Amino acid sequence: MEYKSFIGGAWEETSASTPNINPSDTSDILGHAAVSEAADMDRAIDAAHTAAVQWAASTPQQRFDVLDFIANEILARKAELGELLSREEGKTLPEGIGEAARAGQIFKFFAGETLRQTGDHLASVRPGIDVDVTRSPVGVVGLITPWNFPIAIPAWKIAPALAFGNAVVLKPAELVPGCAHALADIISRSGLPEGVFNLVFGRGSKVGPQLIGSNKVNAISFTGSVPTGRGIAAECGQLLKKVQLEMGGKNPMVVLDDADLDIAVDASLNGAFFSTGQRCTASSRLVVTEGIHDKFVAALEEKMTALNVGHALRSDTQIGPVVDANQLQQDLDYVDIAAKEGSKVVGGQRLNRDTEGFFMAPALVTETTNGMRINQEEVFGPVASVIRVKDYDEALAVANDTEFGLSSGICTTSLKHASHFKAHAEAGMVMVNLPTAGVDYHVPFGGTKGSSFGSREQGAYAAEFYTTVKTAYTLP
Ligand SMILES: NC(=O)C1=CN([C@@H]2O[C@H](COP(=O)(O)OP(=O)(O)OC[C@H]3O[C@@H](n4cnc5c(N)ncnc54)[C@H](OP(=O)(O)O)[C@@H]3O)[C@@H](O)[C@H]2O)C=CC1
Ligand SMILES: O=C(O)CCC(=O)C(=O)O
Repeated sequence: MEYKSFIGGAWEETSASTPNINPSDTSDILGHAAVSEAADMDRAIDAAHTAAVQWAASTPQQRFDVLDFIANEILARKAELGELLSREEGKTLPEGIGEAARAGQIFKFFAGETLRQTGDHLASVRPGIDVDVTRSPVGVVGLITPWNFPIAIPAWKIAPALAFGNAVVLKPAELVPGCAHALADIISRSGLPEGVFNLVFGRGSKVGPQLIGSNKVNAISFTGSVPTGRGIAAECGQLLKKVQLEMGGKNPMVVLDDADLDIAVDASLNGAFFSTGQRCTASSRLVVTEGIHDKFVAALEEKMTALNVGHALRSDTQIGPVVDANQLQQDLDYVDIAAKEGSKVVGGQRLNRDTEGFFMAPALVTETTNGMRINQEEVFGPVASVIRVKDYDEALAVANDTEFGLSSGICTTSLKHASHFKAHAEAGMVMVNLPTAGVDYHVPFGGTKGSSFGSREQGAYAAEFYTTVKTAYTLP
């Protein structure tokens, strides 16, 4: 399979290409992706810039029809797209199909949003004057997406961008071209005018600066690592360009003495290790009060070591491979760092399976303190650590003692503590008796502190980023 860039309504090859390697089996090459250069990105930006005017003038019905078409096709093909996703990224097949379905539901949601756009008509404070407050498209939006949710994250940026009348240039992560290509193929048949949606493959460091720096691009939405995000924010700040960033997390799951042990263990197991821990919402710090600590650690350790790690497409696999060799090395290095910091580690070793893949046993790190590197830096793999605390007050303080603020969880049967935690956890999302990861598609997503920047993604709140507000005064 050749994954071509899609520029101005045409599929474009390049002389160079990069292989799409299955992390469960490195002998399985899914295809080759175009390696576009800065000049290709310029042409995509020009195409979007030209097409933006036409799409901004489209009716809600036209926008609905396009988004509904995309949604229906994704949902009808969720099994096939889910398999593609699992093959290129390494999520288990149920996780891959679930993510594909989520992408379809996101397009459904924003198809509905095209028909629900509102404005205000009000009286001026001055006599005889009317005031209208409406939302206009931003123009051309550049979307830069990571590898860990190869179809859902592009979907939750593309769908609102189109729903609110913007033209798009998507730059997906190099590791996962298959899902981006499949999505672009569906979009290319949706009735969207040429040039409104463009896909450019190529190294982020090569084509990214072009996208961010262009004066024809009005806004950038990015999900990925903290250093890349900070660089993009600095550049957009210089250019006074609208920017939205979703980056890392070091998400705490607080477990109190009064928690239901089964719920706490299952929520932690899911939040920490499912999707191989490669979620910015992963529960990487388990903050546990001393009365339940030993029981909790023993039960979690037992369930974690029983998890079946293997090829993402095997029906008995519960944890797929790590995405690539670099990420695997990073995960193993952090297990090493944790051990050298004096904590106790169970699991965390490289595993061999029938196929050559990036398999790693999930790791539980205990006897840690919150100041250790393992509790302050994002690992982005199947590694969680346990921090023992005295009581709820200390648990809350430890939970908040991080530069990140994406998702924060608590397992408790106490309404008082749950309510207090919801109010005082320094995070954009709070979960009670639920994993910190795994969110709904129709409500806002995003964090506080170093995790996010700009307005929220997803749900009706996405309008804030993908529109600009206009206030018009009329003397009739
Ligand atoms: N918050 C999250 O959801 C995610 C966090 N991460 C974290 O980041 C670490 C590294 O992962 P990585 O994939 O390298 O993350 P990056 O932040 O480098 O990549 C995310 C996206 O940004 C692009 N990019 C890279 N450099 C630039 C640039 N200078 N200008 C514009 N775009 C750029 C990448 O393209 P390309 O792929 O071509 O380099 C990719 O599309 C992980 O270990 C994890 O800790 C990673 C993924 C998601
Ligand atoms: O937890 C989720 O459902 C979403 C996580 C996510 O968006 C991410 O890891 O980038």
